[in-house]
Amino acid sequence: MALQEADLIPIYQHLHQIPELGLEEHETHAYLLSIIAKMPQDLLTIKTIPTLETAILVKVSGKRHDYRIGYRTDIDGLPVTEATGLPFASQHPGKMHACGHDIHMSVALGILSYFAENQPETDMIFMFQPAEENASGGKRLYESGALDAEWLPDEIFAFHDNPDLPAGAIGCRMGTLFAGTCEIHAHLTGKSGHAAFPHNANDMVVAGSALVQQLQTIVSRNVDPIQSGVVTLGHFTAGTIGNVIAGEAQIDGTIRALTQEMNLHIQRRVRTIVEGIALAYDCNIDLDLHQGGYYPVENNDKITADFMAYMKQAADVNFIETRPAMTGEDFGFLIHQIPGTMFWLGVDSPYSLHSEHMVPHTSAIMAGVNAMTGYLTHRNELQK
Ligand SMILES: CC(=O)N[C@@H](CCC[C@H](N)C(=O)O)C(=O)O
Repeated sequence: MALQEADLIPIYQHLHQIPELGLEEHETHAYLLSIIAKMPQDLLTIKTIPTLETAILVKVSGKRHDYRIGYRTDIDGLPVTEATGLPFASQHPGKMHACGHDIHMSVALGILSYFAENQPETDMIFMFQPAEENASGGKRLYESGALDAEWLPDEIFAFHDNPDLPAGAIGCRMGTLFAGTCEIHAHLTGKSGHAAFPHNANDMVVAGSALVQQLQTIVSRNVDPIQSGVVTLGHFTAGTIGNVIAGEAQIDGTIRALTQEMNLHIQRRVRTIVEGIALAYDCNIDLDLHQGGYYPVENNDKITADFMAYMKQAADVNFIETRPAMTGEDFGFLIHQIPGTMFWLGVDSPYSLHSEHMVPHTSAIMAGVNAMTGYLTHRNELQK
């Protein structure tokens, strides 16, 4: 029988205990393979990727082979020290599934196990993808070439869990669901010196502070207020002690925007401001702007209209139309290549994604499996 709640909750709890960072998900990879190996194998073909060791692709053989429906889950955790107090808390110190990818994987296994027993009309491709958080795993998967002629989906689906929605609710919208992001890394180098002789030094605390202040004018002064953008600088370190003028500073942050055009516009403003600060404070600034695969997640109109219409009429689905969010997702890269829909699955937690306290409600798992086996069956039927 396909995996049920009584199977999926222990699977989720085990995955929760073994979080691993992007591209290091070896234990997770082995565990996922062990669960997939227990499913009926007649319809399944498993493909691993030598250049992306922790990824797994599983093809479910449909009645026809001229169309492929893709379903993607991410599998990585975060460098967060868990503070939930759960009996099945992370056993990997300093690492946690604080973004709920353990929920994503459990739902994917539930859906896969259903189709392993209920042959779909068309082929289906399940993607267990590493490194969503930091290393553009979706882009790496696509560029690995593993999604070749026999494995490239014609359409693609994925979800992210959402602590703000009721457990099990499905949230979605037409158009852009998530922002495109771009990491900012700036290393400032000046001349350190004695606190008593500022005229002989070149202070990177002052230059760095000016840089932070100026970067924080981009959204208020350079972004059309009818549109939107985010510049967050979450990390700023400089210097060593109060009576030594700092010769170096490091500032890291992230840009968020709902269109690629706006993201590029903000990137250009960051570059210009950095050049200006380097000139004004007579220092060197190494700037690295890194977008990778974190394009805006732009839902395909036709597929998403069908998805939302289905979810609105499904008797056992609590569907909520949502607003765009400034979270990022490397599914943005995949959906840029392959038309599809990304949606939210509510997990009802008072703590946000990435919080060390975040505990998703596990009733969401079976609700997600049921909603998506129903929808993907409908999607398959459309291909008849
Ligand atoms: C869902 C989620 O939280 N995704 C991450 C994606 C990270 C993007 C990239 N590393 C960056 O920081 O710009 C997020 O932080 O939104």
